This record gives sequence, C-alpha cells and structure tokens, in this order.
Amino acid sequence: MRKKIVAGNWKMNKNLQEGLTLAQELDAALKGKQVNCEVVIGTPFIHLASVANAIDTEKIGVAAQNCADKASGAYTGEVSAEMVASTGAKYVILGHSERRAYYHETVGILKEKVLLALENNLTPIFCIGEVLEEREANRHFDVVKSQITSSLFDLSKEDFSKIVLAYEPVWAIGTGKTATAAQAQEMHAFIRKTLAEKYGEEVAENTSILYGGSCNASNAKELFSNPDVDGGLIGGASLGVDKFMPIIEAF
Ligand SMILES: O=C[C@H](O)COP(=O)(O)O
Repeated sequence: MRKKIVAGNWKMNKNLQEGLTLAQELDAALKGKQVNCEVVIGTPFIHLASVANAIDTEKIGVAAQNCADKASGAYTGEVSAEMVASTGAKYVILGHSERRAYYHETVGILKEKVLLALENNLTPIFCIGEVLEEREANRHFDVVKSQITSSLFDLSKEDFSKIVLAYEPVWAIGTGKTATAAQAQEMHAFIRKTLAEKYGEEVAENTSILYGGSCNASNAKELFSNPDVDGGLIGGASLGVDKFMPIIEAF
C-alpha cells in the first residue's frame, strides 16, 4: 500500500527563529491528532538540525531541499547527502524545477544526487513537470516521461522503490493556477503506467506520486481524491500552520 504524503517546501523562506517557530507550531497542532498521511517539512539547510531536534520526527519527517552531487571534499558552499542525513532529516527534495532552471541542474547532476541520497538512506522526493509551452505544444507527457527515464531508470528495482515522485507542472508553481484535478489525475496515471512498464505493476502501485503547484486548502481535497494522486508538495501554503493543516487534513 503506497504512502499518502503531504510535504511542505519552504523554499528560501523563514529565518532560523521563524522556521523553528513554524515547525513547533505544526508539531503542536499535530499532537494527539490522527491524520491519514505522512507529514514532511522541507526546510532550508541551516534549519535542518534545529528543526529535527525540536519536533517529533516520528510525526513530521524533515526534508532538505537539495544536496550536493559529490560525496565530500573541496566543494565550497555545498552540503552533502551524508551531512543532511546526520541532522536527522529523512527526505531530500531533488530536481525541483527552480533548481533545474536557476541552478542548471542537468540529468547527470540529478542522477548523482539521487544515488548519494539513497546511499545515505534519504528518501528522494524527485520533482518532474513540464513548462507551459510544452503543455501547449502537447508535449507534456513526453517531457515528463523523459525526465523520469533519464534520471531514474538506471536505478535497480530495489532502489527505485525508495523514490517518491512529485509532479509539478511548472506553470502552476506559485502562480495560483492549479492543474485541474483531471489534469493531475491524467498525468499521474500516465506516470504510473510508465513506471509499470519499466519496474512492473507492484513497484508502480507502491510508488507515491505527489502533486505540486498552487495546491491549497480549497483545492487539496479535490486533487487528493484522485486515485493516482497520493498527496502534495506544497510551497506557499506550507508557510503557515493555518494554511498547511487543512491540506494535511484533506486526506
Ligand atoms: O515545491 C513546491 C512547489 O514548487 C509548489 O509551490 P506552490 O505551492 O507555492 O505553487
């Protein structure tokens, strides 16, 4: 049975004190509450250790938003997967469209990052998604398929089974323009079929595929009610407990 996951991606928001407060408020809001999904928060690197120490990490998984494509050494400014894991984080968001677009993350780089994350027992939340021109040209299925196959399909079946995918149409990120529930379901079903062709039905059925892109309290229920949508990767609406909790409770 695949996991339902609601993951926040704080992006480059919140200083350390603000981040700690947000994490602790979320921890308090979830205390004693039965929720039907796994909750994850993706914090900036500098927050990871403090946040992991301040909350119940059995209830809220902590994610980094990136890791280096090298294991260690003279790479000034980089943070390795091993360092991320040593903070108590359990997840790492990889391949986000903002990293691909602004930091030129290529397939080669992403493949290394995924391998290093897995070697360090981090669960990659691997992002894929087309830009508006690609959707308008009806190329969105090809684009998403090629993002998955190029970066992930060299993995063994065992390793692939540890991946969480997040479909984030780039045109829906931070724009207020959400994919319709039908568009999300159509793409998620296509992704699952692509996984089944390569790794078999069982792996495909057990892979969590999250939706991301202007997901909020008012559209989460409809999006999550689709059979192939296993949760969300939430940006803006994860920056306040009042906005994030209703999304968690949409399951
Ligand atoms: O990682 C999260 C996504 O980029 C979605 O961001 P958003 O919810 O602010 O549109």
